[in-house]
Amino acid sequence: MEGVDHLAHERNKSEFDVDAMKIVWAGSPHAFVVSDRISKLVASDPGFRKDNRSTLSRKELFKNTLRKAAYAWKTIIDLHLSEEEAAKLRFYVDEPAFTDVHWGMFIPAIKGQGTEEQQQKWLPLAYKMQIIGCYAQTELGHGSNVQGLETTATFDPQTDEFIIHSPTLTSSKWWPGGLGKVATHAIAYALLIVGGREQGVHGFIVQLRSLEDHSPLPGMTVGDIGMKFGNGAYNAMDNGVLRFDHVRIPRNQMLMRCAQYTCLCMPSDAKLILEPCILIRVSQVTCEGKYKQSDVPRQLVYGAMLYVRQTIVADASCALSRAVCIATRYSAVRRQFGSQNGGPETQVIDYKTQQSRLFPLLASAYAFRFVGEWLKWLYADVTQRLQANDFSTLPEAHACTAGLKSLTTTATADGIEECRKLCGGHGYLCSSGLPELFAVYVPACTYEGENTVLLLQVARFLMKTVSQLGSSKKPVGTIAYMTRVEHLMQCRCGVQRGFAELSADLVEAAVAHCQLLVVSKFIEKLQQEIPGKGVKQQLEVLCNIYALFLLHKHQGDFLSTGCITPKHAALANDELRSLYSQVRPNAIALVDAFNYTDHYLGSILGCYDGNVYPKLYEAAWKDPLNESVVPDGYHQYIRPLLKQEIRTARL
Ligand SMILES: CCC/C=C/C(=O)SCCNC(=O)CCNC(=O)[C@H](O)C(C)(C)COP(=O)([O-])OP(=O)([O-])OC[C@H]1O[C@@H](n2cnc3c(N)ncnc32)[C@H](O)[C@@H]1OP(=O)([O-])[O-]
Ligand SMILES: Cc1cc2nc3c(=O)[nH]c(=O)nc-3n(C[C@H](O)[C@H](O)[C@H](O)COP(=O)(O)OP(=O)(O)OC[C@H]3O[C@@H](n4cnc5c(N)ncnc54)[C@H](O)[C@@H]3O)c2cc1C
Repeated sequence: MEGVDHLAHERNKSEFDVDAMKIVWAGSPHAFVVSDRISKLVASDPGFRKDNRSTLSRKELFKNTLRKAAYAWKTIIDLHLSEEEAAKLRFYVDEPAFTDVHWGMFIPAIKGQGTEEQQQKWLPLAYKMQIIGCYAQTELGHGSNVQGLETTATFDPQTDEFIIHSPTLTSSKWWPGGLGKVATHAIAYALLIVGGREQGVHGFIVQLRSLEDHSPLPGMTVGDIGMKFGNGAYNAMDNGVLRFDHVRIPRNQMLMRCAQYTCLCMPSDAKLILEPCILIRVSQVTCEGKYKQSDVPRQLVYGAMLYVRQTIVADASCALSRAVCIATRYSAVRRQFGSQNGGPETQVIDYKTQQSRLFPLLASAYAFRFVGEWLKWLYADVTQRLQANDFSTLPEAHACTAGLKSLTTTATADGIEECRKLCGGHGYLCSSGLPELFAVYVPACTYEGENTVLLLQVARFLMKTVSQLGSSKKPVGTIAYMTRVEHLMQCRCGVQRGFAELSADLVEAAVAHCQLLVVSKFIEKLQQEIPGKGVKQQLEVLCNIYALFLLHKHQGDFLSTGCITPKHAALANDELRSLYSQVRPNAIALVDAFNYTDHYLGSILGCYDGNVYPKLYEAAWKDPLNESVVPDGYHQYIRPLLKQEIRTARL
């Protein structure tokens, strides 16, 4: 029935103020208002339609993405949207595109690593999209090992230029988004060579294509790297390949300021303002061909990755909550078995097995939201300290961003797939939105640092901390708890031995550390004042589910290390079941609090009114395969089979 809210009875059951929860989810009343307005604007504009995406060929999809990006830009200009509103608009347009890397990496890299002069020259052009940039770090032969990059940038003092060159096939830049067909410029990372000496990897601004006719400039071989996982999805993005053949760029196109330490200022209304504010010079090449390096830690050149990883954690809660919203609404609509006296069958959300798979994911979505908020704060804090030449918290910030990026993206990718299974067969349909969401999301486990490689960084940080236990250097911040873990003192002497040999176990330790971070930040959130009837109580239930679910999942580890007894494990399990019952009446309201439009969800199974079956039925008939009753190919391939004429048919 059109116009009827099939989930109204579920919404009536809820025991808390959903509007207040929407504000908690958004982060502030201001953030909610902006997000709500922009999401509705996008949803109501046919120019941003996306329901036909999975039926387009790659070329059609790509061209459609270009059209949408241009249309989004026109909308931003016409409506005079602020930077914050424009970012929200791109988010709700919900299509991987070159603009993600232009705004998310190219501009921040210049802001963070460019000198004042470089910023003055390049940023106005980039902000007006008169140039379009990409971030060209990864190569065919090396991604994780940044120090292993082979592209060279050799300084020529005669002409005051760098010569950018790809000496081998494996040095071809490979993967950068937007590079394949769109970007006019790149931040290219290359091994700096000055006076015959290698000086480590640095970033350079390189023009790739003509601003007149878009043809590649002399010395550039550039193209798309080909189809990626999932039919539509991430194929809207032109990930590219690039080779340099002795390309010359002026000396002033080497990024010579510090890394990407952009200050995140959060005034009282919690409006996020991005301001570049650190002016440390990490290294410099003079016109005489002298390489100068300051005494600040060289790790500052990794700042871009620190910044982007922090944003990826915030994005994880968006992707997971979206999948959970679809699976929860559909689980309340779907009925199987259990009909009594001809009454309706049981809603699948009432099965304890469904709850035990779904509700921990719901709790995770909220948990990742709050740890993402905290990580933003941590990043702002480290940038402020760097301003005062205090580098002491940089290793902790690196461990937190790397570890939480790894933990949240792995859990989100797995969670989306679990949500697909929770929707049974219909979850496999593209119209459920889940296959595309998974295909678009899953590379987050690889880009911006492969997840295991990042966990090894966390493990290294933890082992370094353990090795210092008992010394005058006391662990503080997120590792302060380590002084309280007695047996760590005993293993202190052994930690320097066999890191590589024990790395698989150390990665598990790193995951446990990151889980502890997520749980503790959820608990800290609950210690704040949270307005709205019943809101805090609901969050307490979710926090307990998150923590106890982890304890239940890893009870073998907890039992074998004597941290809990079998009785504790059984109690935790009982408590978990009781918590699921408490969430049940509030489940639909808890996903409504994400405030997603049907357009953004892009899922018939997750539509707000729960009117799933008529919509699925209608959508099936719109599939291009149903345009004709008898399919193309019938006369050539089906009829000869049926008529036993296969031997004489021309196939
Ligand atoms: C929309 C999608 C767009 C996608 C875009 C992309 O994917 S773009 C491409 C994205 N690509 C990637 O993400 C590539 C992933 N790879 C990497 O990030 C690095 O190669 C590495 C961290 C794995 C190794 O680094 P390394 O070869 O230098 O070796 P090392 O391990 O010996 O570390 C030396 C020291 O530096 C420290 N430190 C390290 N990082 C940071 C940091 N960010 N901050 C602060 N500190 C950091 C580390 O703790 C250590 O400190 P210690 O112990 O000496 O005090
Ligand atoms: C969709 C997508 C978009 C991307 N966009 C960009 C972009 O815009 N710009 C850009 O520069 N790059 C981009 N990348 C590249 C991305 O950053 C790299 O793929 C990523 O950093 C992983 O590096 P790799 O491919 O070299 O993986 P590898 O390092 O080759 O990983 C392969 C396997 O080796 C393991 N491994 C590697 N090193 C170690 C170690 N030390 N110890 C134990 N195990 C190890 C890993 O765990 C993994 O299992 C993108 C990638 C994807 C998929």
